[in-house]
Amino acid sequence: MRRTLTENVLILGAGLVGSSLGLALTRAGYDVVLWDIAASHALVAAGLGAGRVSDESTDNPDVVVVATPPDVIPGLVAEVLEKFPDAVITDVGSVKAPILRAIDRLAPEHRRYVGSHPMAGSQFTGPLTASGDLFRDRTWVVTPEPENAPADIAVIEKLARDVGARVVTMPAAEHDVAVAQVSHVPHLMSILTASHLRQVPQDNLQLAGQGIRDVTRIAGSDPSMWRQILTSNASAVRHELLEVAQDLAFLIDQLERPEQLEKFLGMGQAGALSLVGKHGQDPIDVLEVTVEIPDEPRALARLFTDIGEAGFNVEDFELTHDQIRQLGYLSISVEREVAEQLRANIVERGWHAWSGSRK
Ligand SMILES: NC(=O)C1=CN([C@@H]2O[C@H](COP(=O)(O)OP(=O)(O)OC[C@H]3O[C@@H](n4cnc5c(N)ncnc54)[C@H](O)[C@@H]3O)[C@@H](O)[C@H]2O)C=CC1
Ligand SMILES: O=C(O)C(=O)Cc1ccc(O)cc1
Repeated sequence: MRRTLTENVLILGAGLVGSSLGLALTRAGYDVVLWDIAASHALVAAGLGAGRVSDESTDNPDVVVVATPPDVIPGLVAEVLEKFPDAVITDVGSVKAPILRAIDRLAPEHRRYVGSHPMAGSQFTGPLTASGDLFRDRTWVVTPEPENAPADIAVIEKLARDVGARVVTMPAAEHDVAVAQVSHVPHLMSILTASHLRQVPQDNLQLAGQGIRDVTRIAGSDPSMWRQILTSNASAVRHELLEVAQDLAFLIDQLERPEQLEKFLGMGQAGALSLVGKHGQDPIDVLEVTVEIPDEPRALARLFTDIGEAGFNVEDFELTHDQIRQLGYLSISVEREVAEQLRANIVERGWHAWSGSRK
């Protein structure tokens, strides 16, 4: 008989994601036990406050979360399905359909397994890089199957919400297509940019600014982990990459055609804006409030103070400079409904400001 209060969680794999989950669940009042094939990882995670180290003989979890590299997830899920006949099992693997198919082969009776995937992480590995805030305001995808009991799905959804995540439910195959588009191909674009730096002489690398650091951050991720993710989602990733290859060929052709090039750059800007919403929410409908910054000492600092005091949630901002009139402009993106209030507030404080849609 399943317990109604699911408070004992066993986490297999105390790396970045497993330890972060341990920290967040412990903080939410769960009793967390950790196990890792590298005993030191479980010890370090426990030391950080992510739970207790499992002694295996006394484990009696209500929920098991498998947080290991993808290739070993199916075997571990099959093992714990058998070992803990009352527990609900989930995993955090970055692909879902191939894991489900492998579990199907290893443990045909797997209705207590509910797949999931937190869309939160980093380029780092191991428990020392964990954070109890990793899942806050991030999407956690749950990929139930028709044979899952609704109560078991609810257990996993509650666990995700208890660590601050927003749950999105979708079939495993749809999940895999979506992550090819928003995670796996972007990862490869970062890899392409970063690996191209190998040809750049050391002297030239000194000129690198924040842009290239932003674009290459995730290229620093563990190659072995990403080999596992990408090979198991190869067909969806290939489909997206072929589209990118067409765009790249087009771009090479248009480099000296200013109008076509600007159109293409505009498509990039539109793509970036489609992500402006917070993680996992619909993109926010934003308007820009543009404020003129006079050429006076500390004008920008005063403006930021006034915006801060006005108390509006700024989604984004951009600073531009008019060389001829010696004026600066700060364009602040805010939700459409509050744009006029912000403009009026700023004007009241003595600034010239107007609002409008982003070009
Ligand atoms: N890194 C990221 O940003 C994200 C990763 N994921 C998924 O989370 C899972 C874990 O990834 P990370 O925590 O980033 O990796 P990690 O390398 O930080 O941690 C993996 C842990 O699993 C342990 N492990 C390996 N084989 C094991 C086995 N047979 N039994 C028990 N423990 C074992 C390792 O010793 C290590 O501590 C992967 O499946 C990945 O696809 C999901 C969301 C984000
Ligand atoms: O570092 C980042 O920004 C990530 O997006 C990390 C990440 C890596 C793998 C996943 O399956 C999900 C998230």
